[in-house]
Amino acid sequence: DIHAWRKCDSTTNQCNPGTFRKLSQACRNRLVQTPTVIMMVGLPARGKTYISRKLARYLHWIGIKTKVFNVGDYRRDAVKGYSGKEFFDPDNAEAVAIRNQCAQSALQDMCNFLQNEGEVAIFDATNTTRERRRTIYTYCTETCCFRVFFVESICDSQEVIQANIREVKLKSPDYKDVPQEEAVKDFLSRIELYEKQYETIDDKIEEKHYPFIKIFNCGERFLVHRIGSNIQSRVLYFLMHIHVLPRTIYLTMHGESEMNVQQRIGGNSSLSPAGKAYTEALVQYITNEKIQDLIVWTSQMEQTISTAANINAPKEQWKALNGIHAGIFEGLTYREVAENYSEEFAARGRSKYYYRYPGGESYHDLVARLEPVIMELERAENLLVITHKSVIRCILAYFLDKNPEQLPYIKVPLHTVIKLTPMAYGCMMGRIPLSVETVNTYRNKPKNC
Ligand SMILES: O=c1[nH]cnc2c1c(-c1ccccc1)cn2-c1ccc(Br)cc1
Ligand SMILES: O=P(O)(O)OC[C@H]1O[C@](O)(CO)[C@@H](O)[C@@H]1O
Repeated sequence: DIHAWRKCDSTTNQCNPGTFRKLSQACRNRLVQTPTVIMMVGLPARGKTYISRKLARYLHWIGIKTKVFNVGDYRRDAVKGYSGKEFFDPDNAEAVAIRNQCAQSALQDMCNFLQNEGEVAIFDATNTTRERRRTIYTYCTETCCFRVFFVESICDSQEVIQANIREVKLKSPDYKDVPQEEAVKDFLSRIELYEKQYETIDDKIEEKHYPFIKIFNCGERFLVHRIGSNIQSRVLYFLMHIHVLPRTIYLTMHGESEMNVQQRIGGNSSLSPAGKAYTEALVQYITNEKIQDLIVWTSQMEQTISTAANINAPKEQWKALNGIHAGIFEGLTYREVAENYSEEFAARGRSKYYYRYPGGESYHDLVARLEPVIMELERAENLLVITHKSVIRCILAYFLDKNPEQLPYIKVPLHTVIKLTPMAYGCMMGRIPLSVETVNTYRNKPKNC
């Protein structure tokens, strides 16, 4: 019975044997891999969708099946063409009914997702009243046997709210073809309608049972309450690393190495003449970019350290940035592997993300050892990462939300700088090939004029 379930300490998942026996079959099946619902809470323009989508991308990258359910999207589907802030007036009975219906549909889809293949679902809505939170919490924990925790974003910095409205809301379908200042005015009055009803999570009353994280002003301060499960603490740890400061991440492979020239796999290698030329071209490019407080990260392989040597910036070496280890194939050419280990080569071709070299690594292993790098990458500001093709693929998959089938085939050409600029809900990417065979294209002024 459900109340027995409630006696389980929902954070540590411990039940005494008596309680376990009384659990409904549904709960018992779920006890081990209990799906998690992350419920967002907050007024409009508090970064709920920003957090939801960034969090989903991180969880997806570490291999957790995650999906965001944004109630605003359901409303936009239900109500063709937004007619203005009146829609959000609590006294507008018809609109309230439509909004509740949209929340119900999103909740239903979310439960279906978690009952089938999903592991984590993020319910991206304002959820600004105790009543709404109680309804959803009870339904998810008692009817569906999911574990729920809340992430409330509280922000009174007008500067950040204005930035959010400018960057995201004005581009929303709600304000297509609407003059800018009219859209801002409408959105600000929309926020006011929510403010009238807003009840922040209150651990003095029944909500003291809820596990929650309160985020103040973009992560300046956190209040954490009854956070216990592994996924909850990993989400907290991630949220404590992200920031919204504008910055640029430059990624590039090391210069062409002697092993590249010989088509040999893996390992430490010195740079070829062309690779040395690339190093000079990279110094030029980085100097011209005039990047503020740049930091350079390399792997512990010679080819990346040499490529970074002449760049005028602090350098850090990471073992975790070393290229994929090819085990017994280290130092062999692709041809030797294809000829002498054709079965292995074929196996790798069939499932390149999960295939692990004998005595070596898979891309799946690489993602696991790169997780701390990604965490520090989120915390960092302007950064140049000089690493290997396999590692760049994993980092790009994180920023561009690529899946395991696509990751091992992402194009990473030599002698090319990849410029990543995080934007509101995603990341802009530019590829800048530095022409290494730098023939002098400057033509002297012709004598006869
Ligand atoms: O607007 C906001 N208000 C309040 N908190 C915000 C935003 C945004 C944001 C930034 C740019 C575009 C869209 C949303 C991000 N965070 C945020 C929240 C928690 C953490 Br931990 C880090 C950032
Ligand atoms: O996964 P792929 O496509 O074989 O690329 C990874 C390989 O690329 C290289 O960095 C250069 O060929 C090798 O050292 C590494 O094994």
